[in-house]
This record gives sequence, structure tokens and C-alpha cells, in this order.
Amino acid sequence: MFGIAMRTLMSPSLAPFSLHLPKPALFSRVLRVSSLTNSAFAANKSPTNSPHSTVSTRKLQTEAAAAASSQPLSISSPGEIHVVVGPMFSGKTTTLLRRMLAERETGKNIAIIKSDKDTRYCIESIVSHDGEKFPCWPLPDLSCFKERFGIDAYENRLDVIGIDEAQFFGDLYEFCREAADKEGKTVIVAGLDGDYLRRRFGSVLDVIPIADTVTKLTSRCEVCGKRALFTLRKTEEKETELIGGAEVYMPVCRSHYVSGQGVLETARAVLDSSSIKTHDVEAASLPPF
Ligand SMILES: Nc1ncnc2c1ncn2[C@@H]1O[C@H](COP(=O)(O)OP(=O)(O)O)[C@@H](O)[C@H]1O
Ligand SMILES: Cc1cn([C@H]2C[C@H](O)[C@@H](COP(=O)(O)O)O2)c(=O)[nH]c1=O
Ligand SMILES: [Zn+2]
Repeated sequence: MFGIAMRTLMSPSLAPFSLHLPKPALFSRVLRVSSLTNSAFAANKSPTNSPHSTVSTRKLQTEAAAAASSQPLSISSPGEIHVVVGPMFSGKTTTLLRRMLAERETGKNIAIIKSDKDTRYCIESIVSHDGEKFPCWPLPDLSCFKERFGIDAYENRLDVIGIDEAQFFGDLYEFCREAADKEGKTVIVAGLDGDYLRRRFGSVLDVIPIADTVTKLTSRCEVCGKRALFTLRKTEEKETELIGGAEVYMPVCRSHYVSGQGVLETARAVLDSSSIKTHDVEAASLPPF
């Protein structure tokens, strides 16, 4: 599918960065920015800046703006942020892959990052639950990406950055804001909005106010087949971060999240109390030292 199999044969250190033609000139166009200069400030603070001197103030401001516009300021055009969230098995990785490949089809240079905490499948590829895969950069945090990728290649040739398992990156917000606002990159973020207890997960929700688009995907409830909004953890572990797939988690609808969570909590309480009792009995029956 999408020629992914062939590209995954390439060295992961080369393949995540697919080089194309240089950026179109339009992309890094030079903008002339008319900012409020010191002389404009001076004009505003001038004693002539009274209701009776509107014309002269306007004239001064026009002159200040003209002076500023004669000094071109080179800034690249702003980028974009697109966020894809949903429970596990809802198609986040699949969607990220399709969008990244669509960007590449239009001649953009792309790179995909995933958290190095996700050790399922192959460490240097993102892999969907259906087995689609693509080489990626497994990283401990996003701040090290620019240097690892190469500062020149990052600044001058990379157009689109995909981030999978975004909930595991503590510096997600800062990275996305910098990349889109200041560096003209398109960033596509895929991650869990909520953990197994439906609490916000990592910084994914923080990116929403600075995003261009937000897509919430759903899966199929493993119990009844209806729309699944949440991820139920089937095991006893309580830590927020626990890497795993279908052996640990299942997608569920609202009703089955509530009943499933209730059943699991009751089962755990029963198990806990019976293990305490068993432990007490065992301890009581041990011979004294
Ligand atoms: N309960 C499930 N267990 C295993 N695979 C599932 C389950 N539900 C859905 N899937 C498969 O997972 C695919 C989505 O995979 P993926 O894109 O990796 O999702 P996500 O990144 O959101 O976890 C679905 O198209 C479906 O075929
Ligand atoms: C709900 C939940 C999930 N995780 C982990 C489990 C997986 O390793 C990833 C999610 O992968 P996917 O691409 O969305 O299938 O996150 C976790 O650590 N804690 C949780 O509460
Ligand atoms: Zn259900």
C-alpha cells in the first residue's frame, strides 16, 4: 500500500527524510512588514498627538510606516498544525501515514517522529494496528529533533513533520508552536487525547488552541460493535504510561466503558482483599523464627 513496503527497506536513518525538489519560492517569500518603529512611538507620544492634531499625527505615522516598509524583513510564511486524536485502534496512525504520504505526493519533504517509549513492533518505524508501516525517528523528546535531523536540512528542506504517539512528548506544545509559527512547517500530530481513566494525556490537548484543524476519530466497541470513544485497560496496572496493544487495551463505547470500568474495579477490589486474606493466612501459619 502506497509503496510503503519498498521504502521501509531503506536505511531508517535516510528513509524518514524523503528529499524532493527545493521548496517553491512562494513558500519562503519575503514579506515587507510595516511595524511601529521608534519614530512612530515618538509620533504617538508627541504633544501634537491631540484630537486637534489628527492630520499631523496621521502624517507622521504614514511617514514612519513608509520608513519601516523600506527595510524589508525576511520571514517565512507561517506553517500549519493538524491534530488527530481518538482512543486506541481508532486509526490515528493510519490517518497520520495517509496524510504524510499525501503531502509527499505533492512534492513536500516529510519526516515522521515517534516516541522512543513505544517499543512495540519495530523501533525505527511507525506501525499501525493493521501492519502498515513507515520509517520514523524514535526520539526521547522533540527538542532534539532539529539537531539529529541536521539543522540545515531541517531549516531549509523539511516541509512536513508527523508526530505519532504525541501523548508521550512533554515538549509537544513548544515544538509545534515554534515549528508552525516561526519555521513555516506543517505539523501533523497524532495521539491519545485521554488515558485509560479518560484523563487528559500528556500535552496533546494543549495543542488544540494553536491548531488549524482537530480530528477526533472513533473505533468499534469490542463488546457491542457501536462507536468506541474510549480505551479500557484490561489489566491491573495503575501507572498512566503502559505500552501495550490489544492484550492490554480495548476500544469501548460509553456504556461499556462505564460498566467495564465498574466490573474491573470490583474484580480488582475482590482480588486485592482475597490476596490480603491469603497473605495474612499464609503469614499466620508460618513457623516463628
Ligand atoms: N480491538 C482491536 N484490536 C486490534 N485491532 C483493532 C481493534 N480495533 C480496530 N483494530 C484495527 O486497528 C486499525 C487502526 O489502527 P491504527 O491506525 O494503528 O490505530 P491507532 O493509531 O488509533 O491505535 C483499525 O483499522 C482496525 O483494523
Ligand atoms: C490508554 C493508554 C494507552 N497507553 C499506551 C498504549 C500504547 O502503547 C499507546 C497508544 O497507542 P495507539 O497508537 O493509540 O494504539 O499508549 C498508555 O500508556 N496509557 C494509557 O492510559
Ligand atoms: Zn459497547
